[in-house]
Amino acid sequence: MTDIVAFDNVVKRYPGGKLALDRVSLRLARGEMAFLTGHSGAGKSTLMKLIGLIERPTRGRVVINGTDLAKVRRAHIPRYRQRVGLIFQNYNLLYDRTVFDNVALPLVIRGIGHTEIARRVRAALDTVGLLSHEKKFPITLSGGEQQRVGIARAVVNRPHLLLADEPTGNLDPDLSADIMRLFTRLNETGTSIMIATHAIDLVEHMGYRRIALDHGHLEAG
Ligand SMILES: Nc1ncnc2c1ncn2[C@@H]1O[C@H](COP(=O)(O)OP(=O)(O)OP(=O)(O)O)[C@@H](O)[C@H]1O
Repeated sequence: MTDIVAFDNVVKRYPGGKLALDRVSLRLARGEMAFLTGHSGAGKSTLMKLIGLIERPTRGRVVINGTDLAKVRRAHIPRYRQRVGLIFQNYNLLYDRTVFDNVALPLVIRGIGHTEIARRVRAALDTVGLLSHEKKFPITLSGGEQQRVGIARAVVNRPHLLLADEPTGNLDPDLSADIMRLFTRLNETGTSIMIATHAIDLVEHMGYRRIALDHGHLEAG
């Protein structure tokens, strides 16, 4: 079992009839990092939402880390999501909580003890270079730093797979490059990563696989 992501002939048609993904078959190997590209509306977010169990496919099979997602019942979705780290364009932070508390949240939800939480949160903040910011509130941080908090929160549960949907969409080119370098480092320590992005110029020289969608179809290559 080497693939972390396996799509077989996946079709997603939204209520109302919009065909967002049309017979998509793809694999992401364990430990691989790949970029998901395509025009606005190509289906990138839909593909990510199927992996995150935010949406279900109309047809076809999605297998993540050996689990056929059709077999994951609604009550078990939170547990499934603990091993898939989700990162968003708008960071989705809680602005009335400190950096530490934002990163701790997934562990608090799991009922992990205070000492272990403190250890893991600090390790995650260290990974993203924000250890000295733990007591600050997100609003006092730059956009790039806020996204690092989002990434720390996504990795604190030690996920098998990180999914990032337009993680640099709100950042200038320098900060975007920093965030991409951070993903590269996380990948080098063994995390499988899929990043949806419009920023083709930023990623094309990085040497990673590009998975291209066009109107819900996977492009060859
Ligand atoms: N909940 C929904 N209900 C109906 N149609 C939807 C829904 N979500 C997405 N769509 C449609 O499905 C298609 C694919 O959307 P999706 O968000 O996956 O594209 P995308 O490649 O992520 O686009 P962007 O780069 O703009 O985020 C689009 O035509 C979109 O309008």
